Amino acid sequence: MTDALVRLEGVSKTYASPAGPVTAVQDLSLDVIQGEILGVIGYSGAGKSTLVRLINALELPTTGRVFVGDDELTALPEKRRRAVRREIGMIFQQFNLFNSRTVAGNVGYPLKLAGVKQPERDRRIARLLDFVGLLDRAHAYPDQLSGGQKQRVGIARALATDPKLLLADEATSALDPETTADVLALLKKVNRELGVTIVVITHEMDAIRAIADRVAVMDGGRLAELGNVYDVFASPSTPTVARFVATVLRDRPSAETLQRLRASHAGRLVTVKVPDRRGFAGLLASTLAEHGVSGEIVYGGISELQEKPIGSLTYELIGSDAATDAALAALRVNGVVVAEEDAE
Ligand SMILES: Nc1ncnc2c1ncn2[C@@H]1O[C@H](COP(=O)(O)OP(=O)(O)OP(=O)(O)O)[C@@H](O)[C@H]1O
Repeated sequence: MTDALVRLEGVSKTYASPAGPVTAVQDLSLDVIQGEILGVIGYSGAGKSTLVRLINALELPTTGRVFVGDDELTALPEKRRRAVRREIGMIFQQFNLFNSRTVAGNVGYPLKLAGVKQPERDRRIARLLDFVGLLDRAHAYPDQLSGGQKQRVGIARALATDPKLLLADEATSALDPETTADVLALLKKVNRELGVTIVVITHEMDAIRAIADRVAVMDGGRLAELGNVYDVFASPSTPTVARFVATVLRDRPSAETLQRLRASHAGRLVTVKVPDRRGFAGLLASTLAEHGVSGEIVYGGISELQEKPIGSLTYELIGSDAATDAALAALRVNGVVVAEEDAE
C-alpha cells in the first residue's frame, strides 16, 4: 500500500432490520493517510459509527474491501481479524473504563492481555500516565475522576499496546467545552509526538477545526466531501457541509440577525469572504471609493484555521444601485467572493 494506513474501497454496509434493509454506509471509498488526523463528521445516522466498526473489523462490509496496514480485513479469517483489532486503539464517548479497577489497573489491562509481565508492565503504565498527565492519580478509581481525566485514562489505555491507529468515536461529546479543548490537545500530542494516525469521529465541527488535518463529511451513508480542513471550511461544496461550517464560523448572519440588521440599516447588505491573501481590506476600500460607495461593517468576524485567516464580513453599502452593482462586479473580478444577503 502507498501512504494509506486504512483504505476503504467501494464499501457498503446494509443491515437487516424489522422495517427492511437499512443501508448505513454506501459506496464509500476513503484513505486514511499514515500520520494524519482525519476528522469524520456527519449528523446522527450518517453512518459514522458503522464506519468505525468497519475499520476496526467489528463488522464486515456487505460489499467492498477494507485494508488496515498490509492486511485486507475483508479477506482475513476471524481470528486474524481479531489480532488486527487488538492493534487499533479505541476511545469512546462514555470512556468504557472498569470502575472496579484503579487508573493503573485500567491502563495495564491491555498489557496484561498481551502477556506483558511485571515489572515491565508497571514501567509502561507509569510512562503512559505521565504522558497523559495523570501519574499522580494512578491509584484512584474512575468515579473519583472528572470526565476529562477519565478520557485521559481512556487515551492512556488505548495507547498501551503501541497502536499505529487510534479511533476516537465521539470522544469529547460528553465533555464541557474547556475539557474538550484539553482532550483534543492531548490527542494532537499523541499524533505529533508518537506518530499515531488518528480518526476522530464527531458531530462537532469545533473538534474538527481544532485538530484535524483533513475532514470527511458523511451524509446519508455517503461521503459528501473529503479534503483539507481549511479548504472545506473556506469553500464548502454541499449544503450539508455548509451547515456544519456555519455552526463553527457563524460568519453569515442568520435569518433573525438579518431581520434585525435590516431594521436599522437601510443600505444593501453584502457579505464578503475573507480570502487567504494580503491586501484584501485595501482592495475593498479602494474599489468602493472609486465607485463612490461607502461601506460599513455591520456583522462578521475573522478567525484563524490552520494558521490562515478565515471568516466573512457583512457590509452595509450606501450608494446608488448602479454604483453599488459596479463596485461589486469589480470586486468579483478581483477574486473577492461576494454574496448579497436576501431581502428576507
Ligand atoms: N446493527 C444495526 N442494525 C440495523 N440498523 C443499523 C445498525 N447499526 C446502524 N444502523 C442504522 O444505520 C444508519 C447509520 O447508523 P450509524 O450508527 O452508523 O450512524 P452515526 O452517524 O454513527 O449516528 P450516531 O451519531 O447517531 O451514532 C442508521 O440509520 C442506523 O439506524
